Amino acid sequence: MDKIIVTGNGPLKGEITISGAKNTCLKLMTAALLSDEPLTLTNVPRLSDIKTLSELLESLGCEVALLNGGNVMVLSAGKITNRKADYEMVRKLRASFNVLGPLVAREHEATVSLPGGCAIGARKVDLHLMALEKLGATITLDEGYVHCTAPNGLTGAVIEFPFVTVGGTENAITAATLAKGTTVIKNAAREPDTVDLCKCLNAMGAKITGAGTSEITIEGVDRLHGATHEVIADRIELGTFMIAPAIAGGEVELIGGRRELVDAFCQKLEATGVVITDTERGLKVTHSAGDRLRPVDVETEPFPGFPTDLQAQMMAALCLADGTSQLHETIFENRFMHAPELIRMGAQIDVQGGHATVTGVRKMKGAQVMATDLRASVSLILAGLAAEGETTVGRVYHLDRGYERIEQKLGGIGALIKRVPE
Ligand SMILES: CC(=O)N[C@H]1[C@@H](OP(=O)(O)OP(=O)(O)OC[C@H]2O[C@@H](n3ccc(=O)[nH]c3=O)[C@H](O)[C@@H]2O)O[C@H](CO)[C@@H](O)[C@@H]1O
Ligand SMILES: C=C(OP(=O)(O)O)C(=O)O
Repeated sequence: MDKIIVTGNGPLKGEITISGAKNTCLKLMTAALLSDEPLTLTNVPRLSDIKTLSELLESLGCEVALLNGGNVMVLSAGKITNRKADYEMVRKLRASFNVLGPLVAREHEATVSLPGGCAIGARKVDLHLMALEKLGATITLDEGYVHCTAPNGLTGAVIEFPFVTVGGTENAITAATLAKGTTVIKNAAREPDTVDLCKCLNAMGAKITGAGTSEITIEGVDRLHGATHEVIADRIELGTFMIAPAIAGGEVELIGGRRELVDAFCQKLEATGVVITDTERGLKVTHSAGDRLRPVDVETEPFPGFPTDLQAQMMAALCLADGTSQLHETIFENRFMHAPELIRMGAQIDVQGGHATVTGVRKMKGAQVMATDLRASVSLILAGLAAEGETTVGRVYHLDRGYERIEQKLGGIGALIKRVPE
């Protein structure tokens, strides 16, 4: 297994082009199961999660062709040949559970293994199942698999989520596109990923209104057709690379970045003293390496709040702030796995349940570290950019799930970063 070695190297300068969003693209891929005509996705990121989901879709009978070096994906689900999503594939990523809605909607039957994904909490699927039951599906659980049937098809219903679930909202939306009648989803996710999914489904002939608000209405249609859709920019990759000049100093332009994708995050970053400007091509982040960041308190929330997927990266920056910051993780109960590793690099962090108190230090020192999830891993790379000496990050497969060519992207702005075989 490869390792990544980062050597603190002073201010960063240059530009990074933001890739298509992993979490959006994965859900868009599952939408291809809803139609017997091809769905073409452009701006597809080259990531191991995308490859894993492609394999799962292929196992269901969907042909997946990559064009233009992998940046364009054509998914053709002319015929679904298998209605069972196997544990071996589903366990690797959470988003694979989102084949359930489209399969039940189109085939009236599906068996899907309970999912995997980052080990950041219990991550139940009860709300996904509640939504499908509301649409008339019958669900049984057996040997780690969810078996879902709706012999006469799904029927529109009112689905009210007790709290926001992104994946649950998206499974409900895809299922409802082919249901008989109208579905209203209350307390729906407002994430840009969900909005982009609805945009793609509408291009395929679905009738969805209200995306981006907490009430989404779906009028069921008889069939969906093919479409071509461009995946939106990855707001989490954007936020991650915005932290690089914040933590190490410098000036970096994020091409394709837009403030409205990460507004709550931008506000917190600006409160630390970092300057963010809109440019014609994206966002520019400027920070003087000599100035210490100001501490700031952060609470994660569903969109449009501060994203949980940027909490670890923000913590890495706040480890060097001039004072004490409080971080409150409200979405996942086990999402401070990066804290012990940052402490190995000299950070001062006290974690109590969902709260972390971060007391800034002047300097961190490189160390051998590893992380158990994607964003935790990247937070260690960011810390390494500002640390003295060499930081070696193990378990690189986590990074490869969600960051395309991270060494080239960070190397392109002057970071000393390399991948070495273990
Ligand atoms: C592939 C993908 O898109 N992953 C993202 C998605 O994950 P994911 O869709 O899994 O996250 P959810 O929004 O569903 O989870 C929010 C909270 O609800 C809980 N919950 C969820 C569903 C359910 O049936 N029951 C239940 O209790 C979860 O354990 C969690 O505590 O949104 C998260 C929140 O923005 C992001 O961190 C993930 O990167
Ligand atoms: C938590 C994440 O992914 P997943 O939901 O696939 O575990 C993530 O992208 O940060």
